[in-house]
Formats: sequence, structure tokens, C-alpha cells
Amino acid sequence: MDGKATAAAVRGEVAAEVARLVDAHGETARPGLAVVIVGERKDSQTYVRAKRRACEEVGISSFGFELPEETTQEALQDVVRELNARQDVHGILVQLPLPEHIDDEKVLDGIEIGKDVDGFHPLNIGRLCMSGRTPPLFVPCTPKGCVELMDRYGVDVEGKNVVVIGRSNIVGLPLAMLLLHRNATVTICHSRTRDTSAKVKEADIVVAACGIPKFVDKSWLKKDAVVVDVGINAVDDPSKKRGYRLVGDVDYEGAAEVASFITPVPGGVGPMTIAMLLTNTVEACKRHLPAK
Ligand SMILES: Nc1nc2c(c(=O)[nH]1)N[C@@H](CN(C=O)c1ccc(C(=O)N[C@@H](CCC(=O)O)C(=O)O)cc1)CN2
Repeated sequence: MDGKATAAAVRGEVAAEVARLVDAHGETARPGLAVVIVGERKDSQTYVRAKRRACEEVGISSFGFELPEETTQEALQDVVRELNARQDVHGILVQLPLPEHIDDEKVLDGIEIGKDVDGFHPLNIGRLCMSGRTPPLFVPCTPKGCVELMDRYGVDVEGKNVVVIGRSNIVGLPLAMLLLHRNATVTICHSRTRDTSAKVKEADIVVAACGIPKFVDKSWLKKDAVVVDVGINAVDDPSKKRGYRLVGDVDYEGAAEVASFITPVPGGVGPMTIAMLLTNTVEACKRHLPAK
């Protein structure tokens, strides 16, 4: 499943929708995203740049806040409070991870839920975990991107055995919930699971989100399983210009021989994460507009 091409298609749709909104309602209907980064982590800087570039490409206004590593908890929460109050900011994103001295829970909980385009606020995650009640205002971008990718490739999850490897609050847990709501039979494996390979061998769909390079081996996979690889791990490679290359949580070469569908790394789930951030930002903006 080609995440790069699919994300480009989504970006095209978002660009058309932004143009339609501005045409129908004027400049105040242009979606705006605030992107906050604290510190100088190279990977985070890369992701933030990619997010801002994607916004520009589709006509979403992006407002960047690059704060120094030594930013205090209070100062960061003040920035979030100011962004909550701004009319031109429909979505707020605080890039993770934050420096050690910052309590990210307090920061994320301070984002107004209607602007929580990352979907990390406990109310949004909590609502996602319950069915038959008020739905979340936003679904976290990586899980949403995995489901969107499967949808666009015609992968039906209903009644299927799905194994999600990883139980993080931002990927594994919300993705398991999304799949459960689509009537999949979901097993979550984690660091204390006794025999992950045995569970994976039963799976029609495997989602690897554990952050361990090439954790899932070809020998674990059922023939024609669908494999979604969320891992983005940098491994040293002096032959590369950057000195490293990216690998997923799945041994791609081997797994591709067995799987019916598989996402590569790079070019799989990563680009979908950014595309879903754009769709969430447009949704946030549209909630303030009269229907047209
Ligand atoms: N506030 C958030 N922080 C973080 C999130 C998030 O969704 N919200 N997710 C990850 C990082 N992330 C987005 O921020 C992210 C990671 C990777 C990619 C991506 O497109 N990767 C490319 C490869 C990029 C490269 O070459 O370096 C790919 O997989 O093809 C997008 C977004 C943690 N933090």
C-alpha cells in the first residue's frame, strides 16, 4: 500500500476543499494550524517542516512556534492558552516528544478539544474508546491514516483477526479501538505478551507499532496477511548521506513475499499521518462555519 501516493491524493482533495471554503465564505474560512516545537531534535524538526510544507501546499495557513529547549512548563502552557483564544488558529499541534522537564500531559490537556487536531486530548481519546456515545472531535492522525490507507486499498476489517503490536496512547490503543468499532476481532500485543509470534500467526491483519526495527519476521505471517508497518526506526548506515536509513517494525523484504498488502517504510504510514493532520485541521475550521 503506497502511503506516499495515497497521501498525495488526500492532499489534492484537501486543497480542493480549502479552495471551496475560501471561495464560499471568504478569507476567514481559511483553515489555520499552529505548529509548536520545543527544542532542537532533528527528527522533530523534520516532521514539523514537513507538516508546515504540507499546509502551504494545500492552502492551510500554518503558524510556527519554535521554542528553545529550556522553555518552562508555564511558558509552554501560556503559548497553548494564547493559541486557544486565536480566531485564525483552528488547530493546535504540539510536536512530541517534549523535553524531559516538561509534563506533556498537562500541555496536551490544555489544548481546547475543538482545536486538538492531533486527537491526543483525553476527552477525544476517551470518546474514541467508547461506542454508541458522542464521537471524538478528532481521531489521532497515525491511526486514522492506517485506516484510511486500508479503506482506499479495499481492505475490509469486519470479522477479521487483527493483531496490533504496541499499546501506546497515540497509536496502538486508538488504532485498536478504531478497528474494534469496525467489527474486527482485535488482539493487542505488547512488551509483556507471552508469545507474540503465535498471536501474529493467527492474524489476517497485522499492525506493527512497537518501535523495534524489523521485529515482525516473515515466518510469523499467515499467507496473504495484510501488514501495516507504523515503525519508523533510524538504523546506522554509513553508505547513506544522512548516516542512517529508516526501517520499519517489520522485515519488509521477507514479509512482502507472504503478505497480500504491505506498507513500506519510508513511504507508507508516515505520509498518511501528515495527510490526516490536514483533514483534521479542515474539519476543525468547518465546525465554525455555517453550512454551505
Ligand atoms: N504532535 C505529534 N507528535 C508526533 C506525532 C504526531 O502525530 N503528532 N507522530 C510522530 C512523528 N510524526 C509526526 O509528527 C511523523 C513521523 C514520520 C512521518 C513521515 O512521513 N516519515 C517519512 C520518512 C521521513 C524521513 O525521511 O525522515 C515516511 O515514513 O515516509 C510523518 C510524521 C511522533 N511525534
